[in-house]
Amino acid sequence: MAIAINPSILSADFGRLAEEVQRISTADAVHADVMDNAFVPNLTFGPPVVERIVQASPIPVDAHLMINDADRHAPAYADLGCASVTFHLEASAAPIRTARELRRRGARASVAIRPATPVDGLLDILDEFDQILVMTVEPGFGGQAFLPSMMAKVRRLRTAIDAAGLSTALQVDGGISTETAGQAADAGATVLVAGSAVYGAEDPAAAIAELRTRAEQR
Ligand SMILES: O=C(CO)[C@@H](O)[C@H](O)COP(=O)(O)O
Ligand SMILES: [Fe+2]
Repeated sequence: MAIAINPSILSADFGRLAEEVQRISTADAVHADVMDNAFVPNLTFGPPVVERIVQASPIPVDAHLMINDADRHAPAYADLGCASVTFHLEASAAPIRTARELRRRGARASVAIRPATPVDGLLDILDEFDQILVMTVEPGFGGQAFLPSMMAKVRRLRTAIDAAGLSTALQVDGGISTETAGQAADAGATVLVAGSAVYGAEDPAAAIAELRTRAEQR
């Protein structure tokens, strides 16, 4: 199966974002990590910077919102032109309403779960989403070690998505490298986010190709 590689610009040079997105033009989408210093203990950027990333990027923008009060803030990212908008289940009081609002505004609706959040709450509402993100590290920082224990959740979601005849993308984010890409794809992930493995490499395009090969070869 074709696997998408979405590099995270969290590991890019924030002083040269327009050039940094050009360096990953062979990827499937650019992953933009929005953090509010409340849902996670880190602060990155918000709508004005995401808007510039959308304008500068030659590939679609995959926004990952690690922010509180997702129901109020997520729809604005669809209006900015993000191809997909991921909000956290833990930060949403009305995930179905928010997902429908994202789709209504033209974005793919995506929901994420932290490592300690079980998949059970999502199993009966899978068709409301175009993508599910299983975090494979605690959200907040790049460069952390992959949590292999999360693969059980990916396998459960893969089984449920297939059983329902859906084409929901299954994304993993955190600690993805040439060492871990294969096991994530083997568990059923279809979209791999990689920050340090891509932007930490001398040649980001070669790193993207290598991740894709490892994932598709598993
Ligand atoms: O959402 C996050 C972190 O919270 C990620 O998107 C990271 O940016 C991934 O970085 P690596 O673990 O691949 O270095
Ligand atoms: Fe992310």
